[in-house]
Amino acid sequence: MIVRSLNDLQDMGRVVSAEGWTSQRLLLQEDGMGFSMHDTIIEAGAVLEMHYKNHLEAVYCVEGEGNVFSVLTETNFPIQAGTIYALDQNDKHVLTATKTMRMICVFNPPLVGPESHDDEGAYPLLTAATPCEASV
Ligand SMILES: CC(=O)NCC[C@H](N)C(=O)O
Repeated sequence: MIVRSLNDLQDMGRVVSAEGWTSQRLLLQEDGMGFSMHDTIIEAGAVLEMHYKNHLEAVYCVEGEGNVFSVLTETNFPIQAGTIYALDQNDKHVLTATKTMRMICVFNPPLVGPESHDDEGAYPLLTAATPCEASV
């Protein structure tokens, strides 16, 4: 069984930030669950253009308010505590936080750890180096 809390993550190198967001990565690939799970803060006023081409992501809002815009269908969806959105088509989207949002994010395949957005708003598909690969 794995038991950990947000307080453990900084020392583990599992807190990743960029402009407008901080991702606290509770579960990663090395934990062996088949998904990663993050407690992510989106700052009020943030407008994030994202396109997770290599991952499926589900995002459950537990605090705050904002909206998510589907670029493909040109549709806006209001997001508040209790709302989930699932990017089941690797949907290109824009997330806007009108009040600071706290989101529980789940990625399949799981993130390895340091991933941050590239210039297309995607995360690279990383694989953790095995001890054998790491020593080559
Ligand atoms: C909601 C969202 O996708 N925010 C960007 C950060 C990302 N989800 C993460 O936690 O790595």
